[in-house]
Amino acid sequence: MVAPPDSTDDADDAEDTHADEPGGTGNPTATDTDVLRAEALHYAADGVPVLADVSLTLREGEILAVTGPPGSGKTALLRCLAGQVVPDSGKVWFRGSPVHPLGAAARERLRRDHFGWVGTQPQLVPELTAWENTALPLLLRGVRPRAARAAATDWLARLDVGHRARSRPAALNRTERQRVAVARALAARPAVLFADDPVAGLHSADRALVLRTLLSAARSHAVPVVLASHAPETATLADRALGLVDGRATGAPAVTCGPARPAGSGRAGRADGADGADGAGRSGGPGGSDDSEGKTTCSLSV
Ligand SMILES: Nc1ncnc2c1ncn2[C@@H]1O[C@H](COP(=O)(O)OP(=O)(O)OP(=O)(O)O)[C@@H](O)[C@H]1O
Repeated sequence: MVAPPDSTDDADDAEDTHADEPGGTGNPTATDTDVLRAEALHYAADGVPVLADVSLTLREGEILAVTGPPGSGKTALLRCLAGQVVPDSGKVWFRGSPVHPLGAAARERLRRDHFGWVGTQPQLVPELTAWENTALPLLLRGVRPRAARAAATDWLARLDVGHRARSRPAALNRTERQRVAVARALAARPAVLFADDPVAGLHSADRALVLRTLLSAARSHAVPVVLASHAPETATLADRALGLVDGRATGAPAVTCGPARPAGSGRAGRADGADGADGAGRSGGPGGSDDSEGKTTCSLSV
């Protein structure tokens, strides 16, 4: 169990915009099983409204899909949740501790120590080999080089790119680079993995495979995931889903193909908690078997 984020004030915490808000230092509604909670997020970029009144919860071990068309605000939402940007209003909690009042340095530590991120582009360091890229977050956390290398090598093997451990990114194909990026994000055993349309740029034959590999690796290690995708059917791989349109939550997205969930469990539940205590409809819990396998009855056309 990781510690909540360090809320120590930093001299460079110039973005401490919400620190004096009433109620900004506690969360009366978060539950023990919420790893993340967001309430009424509003965010505008360069005067353009991007998010409007978005709320959600992410529970321990859960896969939450955030789906919506291009420009609907998925990346902005993940960035607010991960502390990359501060919402204009609204609140975010990580394991019951407020993220929104934190300054830039504290949010940076939060991301380094507790969060993993996989973007649409792999964003590997070109001068480093695959294993060195994968070991990087561990080294930044102070893990000894030998242990970091062992963990990196192990995770590359789990992501089926162990044979490329000594290759630099330029020698890898796109799918291999993205697998390395996934290994890098998971090797540090993040408390939350943010995956921002991680397979959008891949060849169609590789998309479902890489996505399933990512999700099954996360599930088998009980890493909760916020998975953004422009493909509504991605929700069939998740426990719950949130649809976004023009920065507003629409509840669980319409999925045109049937999710292979236990009979009567319905489709992915709503992410704002409106479906009750557990809208997940999943058959396994955190740390359980790879229950992502076999859940989907449609092919992903992401
Ligand atoms: N820095 C910015 N300045 C101006 N507009 C922005 C900025 N960042 C995002 N936007 C706008 O906010 C909206 C949401 O962007 P965002 O990238 O979050 O959407 P998205 O759903 O992730 O899209 P995509 O699927 O194409 O990645 C878009 O209309 C985008 O143009």
